[in-house]
Amino acid sequence: MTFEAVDICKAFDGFEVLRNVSISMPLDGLVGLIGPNGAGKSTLFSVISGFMPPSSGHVTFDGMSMDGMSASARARQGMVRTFQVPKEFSHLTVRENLMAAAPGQAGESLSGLFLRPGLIRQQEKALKARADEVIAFLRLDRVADSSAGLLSGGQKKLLELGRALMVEPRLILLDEPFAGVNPVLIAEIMERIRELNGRGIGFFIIEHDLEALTRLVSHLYVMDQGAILAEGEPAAVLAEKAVRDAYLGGEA
Ligand SMILES: Nc1ncnc2c1ncn2[C@@H]1O[C@H](COP(=O)(O)OP(=O)(O)OP(=O)(O)O)[C@@H](O)[C@H]1O
Repeated sequence: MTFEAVDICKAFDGFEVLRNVSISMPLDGLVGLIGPNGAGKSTLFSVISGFMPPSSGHVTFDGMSMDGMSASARARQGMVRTFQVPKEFSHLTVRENLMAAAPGQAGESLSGLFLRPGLIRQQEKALKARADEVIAFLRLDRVADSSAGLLSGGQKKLLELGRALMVEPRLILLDEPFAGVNPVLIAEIMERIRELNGRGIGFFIIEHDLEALTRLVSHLYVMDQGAILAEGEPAAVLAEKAVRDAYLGGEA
C-alpha cells in the first residue's frame, strides 16, 4: 500500500514552481519534506491533495488514480492535508470546528436539511461522539467549548490535526505543524503523531524545525527550486553536501 506522486509539474504564469517531482511512500509511513523558502513544498501539498491541478503528473493512492479528483473526494478516500496557517472558524467552538470538518453530512445540502431531519439528528449525534473522541485524544477537553479564535498558536495546530482526524484519514499531509509552537506543545504534538502512526495512519510532513522533524520521521525528501534534491534516511540526507549548500546555506 503506497502513496505515489509521479512527475508532478506546476507552473504559475509560465514560471515553473514544480519540476518533475516524484514521491513514493508507504501509506503508513512517517516521511518528512524540507527545503528552503519558496522551494515549492506547499505547492506540492496543494497539488497532491487536490486543492490545485498540476500542469502534468499523476497521483496514486493505494493503487487508485486520484488524477482529476477534488480535494474533498481525496479526503473521502483517506488523504487529507492541513495548512501552514490554521484554517479554523474562529467564531465557532473547538467542538463545532471539529464537527464541521467531517465530510458528506446530510445537512450540507438543502434537500438533506428539509427531507431527512431524523437522519441529520442521528448524524449529529455520531459526529459529536467522534468530535469528543478527537478532543480527548488531543487533550483539548478544557477548551472544547471555547471559541477557536481564542486558542494559542500551538492549540490551533492541534485543532488543525483534529480537523484532519475527523475525516478518518489514512494519510495526513501536515504543513509546518511545529511553526510558532512552544517546545512543550511540540513534544505533545509529536507524541500524538507517533500514536496515530502506531495505529496505521501515515504522515507526510513539511517542517522547518529540522531537529524536531528528524526525531520523528524515518525518511526525508529535500526540495530545492521546484525539484527533489535528495531523499533517504534523515541523518544521511542532511549530511549530503548538496543539501547543506542549498538548505543550510553551506555553513553547517
Ligand atoms: N498561487 C500562486 N501564484 C503564483 N505563484 C505562486 C503561487 N503559490 C506559490 N507561488 C510561488 O511558488 C513558489 C513556491 O512556493 P511554495 O509556497 O510552494 O514554497 P514553500 O517551499 O512551501 O515555501 P515556504 O517554506 O516559504 O512555505 C514561490 O516562488 C511562490 O512565490
